[in-house]
Amino acid sequence: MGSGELAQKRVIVALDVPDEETAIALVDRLEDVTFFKVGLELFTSTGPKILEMLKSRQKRIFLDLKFDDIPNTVAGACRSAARYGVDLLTIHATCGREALKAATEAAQVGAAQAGVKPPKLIAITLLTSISARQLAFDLKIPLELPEYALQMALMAQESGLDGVVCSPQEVAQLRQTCGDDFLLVCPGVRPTWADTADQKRSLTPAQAMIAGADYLVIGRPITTAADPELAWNRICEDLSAIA
Ligand SMILES: O=C(O)c1cc(=O)[nH]c(=O)n1[C@@H]1O[C@H](COP(=O)(O)O)[C@@H](O)[C@H]1O
Repeated sequence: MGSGELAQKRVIVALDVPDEETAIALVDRLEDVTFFKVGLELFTSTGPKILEMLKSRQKRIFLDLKFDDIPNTVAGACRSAARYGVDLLTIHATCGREALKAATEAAQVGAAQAGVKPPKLIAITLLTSISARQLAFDLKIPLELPEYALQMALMAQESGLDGVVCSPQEVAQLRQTCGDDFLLVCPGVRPTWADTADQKRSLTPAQAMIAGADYLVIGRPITTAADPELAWNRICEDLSAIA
């Protein structure tokens, strides 16, 4: 595989920017990137027109709205979001089993109503900004962090979801337990030259991929770099070493 091919297939760039203009400028600079994530900041600012912009440029879309509510409400949200024809959609595993099942069914219904391919629905196991210490002392969860992430992933799998979002530090264990057909998407990935910022359970892109991630989500190391194309190319080079 040539330099860049692995990154083009399996790295999702998080467009955490405040407005459409900034997003378009980044997407047009990063012309080799094929998969973008639209999250809470950008979607709240622009609404669905940002998705049309990405589709008109033939980009794949991860719509990361991290739904977290009662079963009826998350089902409605997933039904609506699935109509946009996006590739990936997120919900928090902490919504619980009933909500996860309702969301899975609703995403299928919404996509069918709109005549589009259903999104892969993936659950957040435990945000990558939470450390083992915060899990125990702030969230008062009495399980070890890897065990907690595993339990959330298993509940998502049993509820019919397509996969989960997890930190690169848990991906090997989840791959082993959940099998090859379960999507594992890893944010909190940091090249050695980038600032970890608020991410607490990081690995490098190559380490995360070797550990079994299907997709890596990388934002600020690229989007806030003085030269985003150079940052992207450096990540492509790191990954080409393992391709
Ligand atoms: O769902 C996500 O994508 C997500 C889950 C998670 O546990 N941690 C996490 O960082 N993310 C997202 O992944 C992206 C990471 O961005 P950077 O930290 O800038 O690389 C952000 O858009 C987060 O919203």
